[in-house]
Amino acid sequence: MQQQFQTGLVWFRRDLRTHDNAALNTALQQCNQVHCVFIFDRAILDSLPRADRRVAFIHASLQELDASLRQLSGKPDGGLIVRYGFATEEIPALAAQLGAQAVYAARDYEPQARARDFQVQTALLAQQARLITLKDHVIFEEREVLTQTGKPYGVFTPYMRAWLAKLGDVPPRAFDEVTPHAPRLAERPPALSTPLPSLGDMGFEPGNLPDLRIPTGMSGAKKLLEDFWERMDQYEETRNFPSVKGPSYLSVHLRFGTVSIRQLVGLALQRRLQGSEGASVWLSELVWRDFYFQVLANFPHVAEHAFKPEYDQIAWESGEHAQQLFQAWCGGRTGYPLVDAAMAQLNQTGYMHNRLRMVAGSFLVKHLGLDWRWGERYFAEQLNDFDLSANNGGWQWVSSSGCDAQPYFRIFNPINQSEKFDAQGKFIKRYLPQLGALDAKSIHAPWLAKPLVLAAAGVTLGTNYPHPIVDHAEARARTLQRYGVVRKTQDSTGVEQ
Ligand SMILES: Cc1cc2nc3c(=O)[nH]c(=O)nc-3n(C[C@H](O)[C@H](O)[C@H](O)COP(=O)(O)OP(=O)(O)OC[C@H]3O[C@@H](n4cnc5c(N)ncnc54)[C@H](O)[C@@H]3O)c2cc1C
Repeated sequence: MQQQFQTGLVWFRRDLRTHDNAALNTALQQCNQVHCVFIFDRAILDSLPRADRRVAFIHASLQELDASLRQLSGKPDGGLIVRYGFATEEIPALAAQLGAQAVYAARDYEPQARARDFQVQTALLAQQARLITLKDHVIFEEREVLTQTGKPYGVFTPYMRAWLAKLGDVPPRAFDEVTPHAPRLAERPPALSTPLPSLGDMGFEPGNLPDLRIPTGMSGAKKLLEDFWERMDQYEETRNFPSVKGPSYLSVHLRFGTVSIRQLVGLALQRRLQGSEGASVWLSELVWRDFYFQVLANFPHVAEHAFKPEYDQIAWESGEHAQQLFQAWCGGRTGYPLVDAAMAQLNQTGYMHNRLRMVAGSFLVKHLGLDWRWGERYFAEQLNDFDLSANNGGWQWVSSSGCDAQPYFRIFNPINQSEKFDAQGKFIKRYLPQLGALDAKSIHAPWLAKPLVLAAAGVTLGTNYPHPIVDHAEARARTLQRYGVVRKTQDSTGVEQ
């Protein structure tokens, strides 16, 4: 069969795998020879701290991707071209150098990525080449699931119903095995046949990723998936308890595409059809992921503003005291053990359990009265799985300003949440060892414990654990007042509820 292009270039971004990969697969179908590249994009990297777990995760995952491409190509100098520079310059330059007529990439829905891709596309067109982007990160993108009147959904449940109906009972089709076309993977020209730059070459340190033993790359995702497969049926009963191994921990792999969303949905669907409630609930979490992707794609203003415009009128705390409250929250020094343990988990590991993301997020907004965007930014810096759409969706959910968000008058009580979801304080003790000797009754609100109990447990408030920085009842009353500006306004977004 006549190929469409002589030479193609696959630009890996957040799809770091060789199986079920839309860009790689399509390029191998359409081109006689295919080169592969990953750019460590300085437009993203330059502003990151030098010890960033995500950069280390990508770096480790690229080694496996490179090895897999080499093996598939069967050529000694096959493999991944890796560059450190600005993608907007590197990709057109590389396409010209390799004589590529087409560059293939997985579609990215984030506003900055879209702007970058537009720039690359324009530069490629000027040199008679094309940028071909393909759906890969989601099952249904942008405007594929719409209401009956052709609008994007603003409420999750009807969205999920429509999403499931569109999928039907057939698992999403994976892209064909690349092996038959793999000989089209080209050798790297000598000038580009350089080894993967080290983290140090790019001015980065591995941070504590190696200590955390987070499995990286395609093999890491496979390992986590196999482990979760055994537990999937219990997901519903276990997922809310941070001290229990309930969720899949696959989010960082979904973020960087070391696992395929089609594969995960297919597996969950298969198990759901066999009657597994756990698989059904887990599948709905994957649908939340698609939901927030389509929210960001269809309502890009959410990246900067409240989804519901009237929520931008809320007057958040500001000034020095607000900064102090924020620093205490970031550092896990609020005096509310569950919140502090959650922040310690985030700061130490880059992961935070979903229940705790809701509790800690709600605390920032509805107890400290701080702008949700401050919390969103902090999570974006810290989370290994940071994803603009899910993070923004989560923060707009806790602040009540988003699509299908928690109503503003629902304010999580951090003590009740702690008693309910970490009853014995196991999770708290893991991250706040100074509270390790407190009993299950006192650990959720140590300031309410008798002085003798605290003394016996070696806890001195104000010394080895902080006093609470706000009072729950007062904070609640202030929040209801603060949200008064939105109380009577209608939903003005125009989306169907
Ligand atoms: C304030 C806040 C911020 C968040 N920020 C992010 C983020 O930056 N990146 C991120 O991937 N998730 C984010 N989430 C969603 C959720 O907390 C994480 O996806 C989940 O904790 C990841 O752990 P897991 O892979 O073990 O999840 P599992 O429970 O095993 O779920 C499987 C997958 O489903 C998806 N998922 C689950 N819950 C959600 C959700 N509420 N919204 C969207 N997708 C979901 C994720 O891709 C996840 O990996 C946020 C939630 C909140 C409340």
